[in-house]
Amino acid sequence: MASQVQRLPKVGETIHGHKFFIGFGGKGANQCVQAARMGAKTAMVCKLGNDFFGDKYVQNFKDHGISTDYVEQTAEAVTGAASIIVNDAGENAIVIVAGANLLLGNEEIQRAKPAVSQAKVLVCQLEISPDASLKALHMAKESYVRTIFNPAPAIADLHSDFYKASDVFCCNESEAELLTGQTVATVEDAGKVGVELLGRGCGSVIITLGAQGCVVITAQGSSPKHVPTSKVTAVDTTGAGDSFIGALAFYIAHYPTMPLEEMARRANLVAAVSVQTEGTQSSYPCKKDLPSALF
Ligand SMILES: Nc1ncnc2c1ncn2[C@@H]1O[C@H](COP(=O)(O)OP(=O)(O)OP(=O)(O)O)[C@@H](O)[C@H]1O
Repeated sequence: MASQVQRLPKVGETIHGHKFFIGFGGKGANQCVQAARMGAKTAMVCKLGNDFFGDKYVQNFKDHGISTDYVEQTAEAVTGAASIIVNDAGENAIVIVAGANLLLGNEEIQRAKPAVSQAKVLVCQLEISPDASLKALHMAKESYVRTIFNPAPAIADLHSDFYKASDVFCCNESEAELLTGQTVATVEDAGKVGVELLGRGCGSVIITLGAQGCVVITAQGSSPKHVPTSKVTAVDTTGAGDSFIGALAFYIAHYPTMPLEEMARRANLVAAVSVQTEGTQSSYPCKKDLPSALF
């Protein structure tokens, strides 16, 4: 829930805003919606509150043709929500209440085994408990399902098993910095930290770099490849990373033998479309909005 204001309120102060917007978000859901819009058959594994927002979210998944067989609702917590205040200078103050997300545990992941073990690809993030994400990644690996892990929001002491369970470890610059303790200011820096992350046991690493596209590192000893993107006028980059990952999941599912660099090139172009319109999920392109050369 985002309010636009001239300036951020001080403690105890009430001020008038000039714009208010409610949109669906959450990294996992965003990624799932982008993959579904490109034509992937998708299922979401998550927990929502038994409340107004939870009901609306179930409907949003259904509207996108996303299976809700493993979307559970609980009376014990609220649906995860973010209250966002943005001032006219573009600065923000955000409160996230994870709510029901934190009640998604190993039991729920176990119930989702039929979907996880038969998928072409599993995508996990860190907006639920890390244990639950790691269990799902291990479950996928046991069934030879390819995995994309997006360590976001990043935690400095990420368990080493996450690297080993990731076929594609995909993060942005600031997450790469937090995980390695190294500065990522240039494409070269991204290549260096990518090599370090690869050395921790991932199958491959992608570091997204906003308007500069991304860097892909596929195997020990091979040099990092910079994959630039097209130059566009960005209006709102919120959720661009999730658009990229959703598109990447689509390509892994539909073109499993395509080189990762080519998938990243195409995912760059999908995410570049998403930054040209306001909003998060509402800015994600559908297959019909994209050039046929991307399919
Ligand atoms: N200004 C831009 N112009 C073109 N493409 C962009 C731009 N910003 C982002 N992208 C595309 O989106 C991808 C992800 O962007 P970025 O690295 O900023 O992710 P992020 O920081 O995780 O984003 P967010 O947190 O806003 O979702 C980039 O790799 C690129 O393909």
